[in-house]
Amino acid sequence: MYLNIALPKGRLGEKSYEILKKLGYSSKDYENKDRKLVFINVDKKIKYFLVKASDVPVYVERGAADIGVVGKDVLMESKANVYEILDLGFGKCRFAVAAPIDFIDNYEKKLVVATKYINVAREYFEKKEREIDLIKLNGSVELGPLVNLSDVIVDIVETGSTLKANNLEEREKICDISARLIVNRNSYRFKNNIINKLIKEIKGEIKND
Ligand SMILES: Nc1ncnc2c1ncn2[C@@H]1O[C@H](COP(=O)(O)OP(=O)(O)OP(=O)(O)O)[C@@H](O)[C@H]1O
Ligand SMILES: O=P(O)(O)OC[C@H]1O[C@H](OP(=O)(O)OP(=O)(O)O)[C@H](O)[C@@H]1O
Repeated sequence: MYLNIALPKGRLGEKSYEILKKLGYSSKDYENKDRKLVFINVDKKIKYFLVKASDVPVYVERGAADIGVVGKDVLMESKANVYEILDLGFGKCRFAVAAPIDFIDNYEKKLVVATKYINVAREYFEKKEREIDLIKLNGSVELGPLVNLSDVIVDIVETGSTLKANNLEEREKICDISARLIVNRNSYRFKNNIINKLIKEIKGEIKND
């Protein structure tokens, strides 16, 4: 029985594959990947699917992949019904509310919030009981307040240099983010032994990192 793993394209995928390779789960196809999206290790009975980061929860929730690696940001936004099994400890950053340095929220009107993460933003401001007008963007979110599209943004902050370069400042931290291992609920039951073995091996590897 093969174990199907959804790896995100980009930074988290590279780091995840590095760990899996160290554990002996490499795939020659991955190293010369060209435009291919499926990579196999026949001996270890592993199949990798290379997917867009924001699609990892979809593949895992639907069972097309048994397990996957995804940023906590993407996982929170997706609300996917999967097991979040392990904090992998890399891809660290945080969700924050940021605003122009001179912005003062006087609570006189709805706060206009631009973000890629509308579910995360909605839930955060609902908890604070602050009414908002939510604007969904797909990138370059920091531009929003600079051109009066929004009052504030909800976005990922890592070093803070993007905020600084755009005269914005972090006002409120929402939560910490890092890469997570997620597992399909049925797979966890039916492929329990192989999944638990892999989790144990990954835990050992990230501890040594
Ligand atoms: N500074 C950062 N900016 C964005 N993501 C970061 C940062 N630091 C860590 N991450 C993590 O990396 C993930 C995104 O990785 P990457 O930027 O490679 O994906 P992407 O393919 O560009 O995503 P998308 O297609 O959504 O733009 C995020 O989901 C987050 O968990
Ligand atoms: O705090 P920093 O270290 O500056 O990192 C944070 C920036 O990185 C991400 O953008 P990304 O490069 O993924 O582009 P995006 O605008 O398309 O989301 C994020 O959306 C911030 O803009």
